[in-house]
Amino acid sequence: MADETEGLPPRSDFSAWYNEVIRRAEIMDVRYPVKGLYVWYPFGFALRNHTYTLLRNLLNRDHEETLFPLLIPETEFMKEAEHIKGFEDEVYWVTHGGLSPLDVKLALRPTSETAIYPMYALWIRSHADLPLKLYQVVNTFRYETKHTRPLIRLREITSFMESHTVHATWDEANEQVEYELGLSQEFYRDLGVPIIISKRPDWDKFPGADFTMAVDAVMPDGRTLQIGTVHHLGDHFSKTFGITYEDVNGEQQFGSQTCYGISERCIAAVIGVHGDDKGLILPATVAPTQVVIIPVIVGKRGDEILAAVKDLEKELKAAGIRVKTDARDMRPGAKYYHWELHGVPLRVELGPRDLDNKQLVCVNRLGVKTVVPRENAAESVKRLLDEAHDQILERAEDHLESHLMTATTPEECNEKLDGNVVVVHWCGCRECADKLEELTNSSLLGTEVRSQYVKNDEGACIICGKPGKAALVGRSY
Ligand SMILES: Nc1ncnc2c1ncn2[C@@H]1O[C@H](COS(=O)(=O)NC(=O)[C@@H](N)CS)[C@@H](O)[C@H]1O
Ligand SMILES: [Zn+2]
Repeated sequence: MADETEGLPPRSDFSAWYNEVIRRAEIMDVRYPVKGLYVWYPFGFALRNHTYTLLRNLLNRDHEETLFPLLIPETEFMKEAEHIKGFEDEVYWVTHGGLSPLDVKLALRPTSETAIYPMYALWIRSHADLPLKLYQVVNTFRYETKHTRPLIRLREITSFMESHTVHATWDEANEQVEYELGLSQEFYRDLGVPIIISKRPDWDKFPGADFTMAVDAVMPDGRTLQIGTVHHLGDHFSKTFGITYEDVNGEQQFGSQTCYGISERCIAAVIGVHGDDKGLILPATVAPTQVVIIPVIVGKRGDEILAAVKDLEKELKAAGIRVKTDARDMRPGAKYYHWELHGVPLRVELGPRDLDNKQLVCVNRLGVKTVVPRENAAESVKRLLDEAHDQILERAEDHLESHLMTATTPEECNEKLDGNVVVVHWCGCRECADKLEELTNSSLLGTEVRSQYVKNDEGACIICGKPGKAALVGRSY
């Protein structure tokens, strides 16, 4: 589908690199004739499916999956005042069925609170029905006016995982917020993506929520990407939609709720955080192809080599490894280029010498070469895939650590924000935040910062000097 000759832009020119690698590694085709809507290539879709299988396996520990309708009647959508304010300029509306105008116009879900909660009100009667923890993976629609970009800022979010839970008390809902932050940590560790969790400032929380905890990744250009959010909704929505339950004393109580969202931005993070100048670097956990076998055909032993490669492929497949053989008649170097571009975690070369020495030459996507015995190949390959994962995670952690700075003055903050995220002290008042954002062309991302590289200490507010707490400042996508 894409020509393989010319190289990619250097990853230091991240925006150009990202757009080119999305095309050349066959993730998405951006030529669809509607702004903000893109088409999955099969390879990209396989990466998406492995990623969401990982996510579902984590969610299924304490949620059940379901599926709600796409269309939301205006009557329901307009019920939660704050929610509407937050989404009114982003909602797509359906106004006609064929030629006839609809008596009630229908919103294409931008997120599904107002589709789900009227049904929750019908389903939940007693404390015995709680906690209720459901999620769905659906497409949602947001009329984004900022610069749209594949996987990062879409108008049709094709892979929107949204979890909606109901609990008997505010504290139990708060425990669920912590649980889902833990789930995010596990999910992103499995993707090798280091994250920073923080509490968004009030003016940035989800419309209708008590508070929002956000999960941010730092991309190679130092800009942050919000790759997940957990919202404590308190009883705002349960009061609006009448989600009540009879407690043990026979009293009617309003439910306490959370919602939790992850979109295909998680894949943008894998592509951005791990890639290099040669293309994608995919964690073996989600790589569509984990191992590619390259027969090195020299001299007259071609048939023998190909037979040996076939056996090896069969053995690795039988061990559950996603393996391909590339026996195309082309230079090995061109083959290496193709599979490196597609981020394949491990390449196995097998030539006449390896046959005679009963060995395999394995090179992982970071270029680490290991010779292993042919026998117990599956076991050796699995170990090398695990080691490759540890290496890409360490590489990503090092990047995050080296791009996290501190600053005590707006000038210093402004300087360091170029390519980095900065931790400052902030007194918590809006004026100081606005001033800092204006002086440094950045966003105050959050407080109560959770990262092994950030000290949640106190200090003088970077603007007014009053006692302040650690706060994350960054330029984000
Ligand atoms: N236009 C967009 N394109 C891609 N991903 C997006 C877009 N808008 C939001 N997201 C992602 O979707 C996540 C959840 O969106 S949200 O608005 O923060 N939260 C909700 O909608 C809640 N109802 C959680 S289900 C965000 O954290 C962000 O990672
Ligand atoms: Zn201040």
